[in-house]
Amino acid sequence: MAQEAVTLRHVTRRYGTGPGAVTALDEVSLGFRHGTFTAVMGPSGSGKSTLLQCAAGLDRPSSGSVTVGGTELTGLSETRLTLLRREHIGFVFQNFNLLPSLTAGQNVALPLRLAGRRPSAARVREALGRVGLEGRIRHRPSELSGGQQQRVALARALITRPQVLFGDEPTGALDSRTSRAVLTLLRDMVRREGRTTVMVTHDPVAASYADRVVFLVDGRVNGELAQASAQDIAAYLGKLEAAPC
Ligand SMILES: Nc1ncnc2c1ncn2[C@@H]1O[C@H](COP(=O)(O)OP(=O)(O)OP(=O)(O)O)[C@@H](O)[C@H]1O
Repeated sequence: MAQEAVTLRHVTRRYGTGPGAVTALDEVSLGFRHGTFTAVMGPSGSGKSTLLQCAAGLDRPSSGSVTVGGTELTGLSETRLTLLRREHIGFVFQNFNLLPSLTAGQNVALPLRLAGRRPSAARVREALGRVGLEGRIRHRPSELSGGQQQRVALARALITRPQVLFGDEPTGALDSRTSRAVLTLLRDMVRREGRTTVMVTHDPVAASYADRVVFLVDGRVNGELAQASAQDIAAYLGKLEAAPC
């Protein structure tokens, strides 16, 4: 098996044409090894979300290639790409993206239902149990706190047992205590289940939960830190933000 769960090779993503064109990613080559937890950081507009979207097959690079679990995404039809995302990739977003009219259990079951499968109540309960919410299966999102909603979103992302979990600011809407609980859960899932996790964040404390922090500036990789403290990450980021363009 390849050592990397996700590999980007010379990925460029350009928006628009002519003088107003923006190069959001510029020849980015990066690998995410199986069973690792990576945070992606960088100044606003440096290309973090674009990187995540391209790596997760939600957006297509203008050039270069992305491989997930050994499958090259370039050239896959929309249908094949949707199937690959459904089977192998999980997402969590800042705003949770739960469907308000469905219960926690129904939200968690949704990815399998969309894939034409009928998950058993036991499987849904087990998924909610892994995030400490087994008692909340019948609650709707409006009856749950922000941290609980994000944990439901995590259970939903993990019910298909994806190879890779992507998070775009997954703790951005949570207070610091709730955020720590969700990050601990993410880190435990990487350690216990070997789930490869890639998370965009602005928060050095959140990034310190990762094994590795990759920094982007102007669409390019601009260094990385391993097993770094929040202080070291904040200092590195401060230097990047202070550097002249
Ligand atoms: N759909 C789009 N059309 C045009 N330009 C875009 C589009 N999406 C992103 N961009 C541009 O690409 C660049 C990178 O954007 P991206 O959202 O990836 O940055 P980011 O690092 O995630 O930013 P932030 O931290 O502010 O969320 C920015 O200059 C942005 O304006």
